[in-house]
Amino acid sequence: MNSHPSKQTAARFIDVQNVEQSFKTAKGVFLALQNVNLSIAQGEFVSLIGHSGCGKSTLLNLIAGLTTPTQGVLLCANKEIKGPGPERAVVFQNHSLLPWLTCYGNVYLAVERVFGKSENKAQLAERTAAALALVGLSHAAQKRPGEISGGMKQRVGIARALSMEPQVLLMDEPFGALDALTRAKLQDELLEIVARTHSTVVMVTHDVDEAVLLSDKIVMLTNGPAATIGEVLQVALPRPRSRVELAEDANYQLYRKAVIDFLYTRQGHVEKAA
Ligand SMILES: Nc1ncnc2c1ncn2[C@@H]1O[C@H](COP(=O)(O)OP(=O)(O)OP(=O)(O)O)[C@@H](O)[C@H]1O
Repeated sequence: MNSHPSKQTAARFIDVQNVEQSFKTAKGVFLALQNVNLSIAQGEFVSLIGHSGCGKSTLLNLIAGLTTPTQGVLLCANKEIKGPGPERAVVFQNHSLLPWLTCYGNVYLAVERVFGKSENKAQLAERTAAALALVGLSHAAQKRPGEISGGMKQRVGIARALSMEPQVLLMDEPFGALDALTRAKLQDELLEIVARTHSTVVMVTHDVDEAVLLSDKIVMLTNGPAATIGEVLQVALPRPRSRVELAEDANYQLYRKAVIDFLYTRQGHVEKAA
């Protein structure tokens, strides 16, 4: 057993303990998640995967502190998550940029909110430029969201999240709305960025290949209602990872098959009434 406190904190950096989430609806109480237990180590890349409506976003929102659980507790670095915080930045699928601000302005706003009290304008500008450079968007800094592609908007969203120097990056299907080629490019960029920043990442995805390519750990949720974690798969593929080389890799295929088997054999897709 490891009794070193800092190592314990690092291993259970995010700790989800016996979490239940129910919602009050017009038809009564709906139990979305129950008995969810999960620990995420510092620097780990974790994907949440499961059929539509099983509760992936609900779990991500709980970690983000956007909602509070009806039972159980969530911890980040040993502190209870009681609301959103700059140490946990969220990237949504629909990039949620302010349309009247430039790419630079959108990132600067986040930088100012987090560092505005402690740093001067030149330092804030430097942080903003560095975040845009990290996602390869320095050239588009003065463009507005309406003037750039979906993939570029998503990169601004990632730059904005990273610019806050969060300890945890929470991503809800960040590439879901993109075409396959742009998606692949952004996945590769994310791999490089995370390798550089050592961020802890929790990402919701529907995409088995995306989950295997990016993750250290794939958390598979059972179908709802009352969804829970069905299985956790450790992905021990060495890094840096190359999608081209992995396509031929026998272990990659085994991981892929394990997730597909869980999703389509053991959790055969049941469409629920809305
Ligand atoms: N605020 C809410 N009020 C009532 N029900 C909710 C609420 N939020 C989520 N739900 C229900 O909880 C379940 C889980 O929803 P959630 O959005 O977490 O699923 P998901 O796995 O992220 O789905 P998808 O992959 O389709 O985005 C669904 O049945 C959804 O209808």
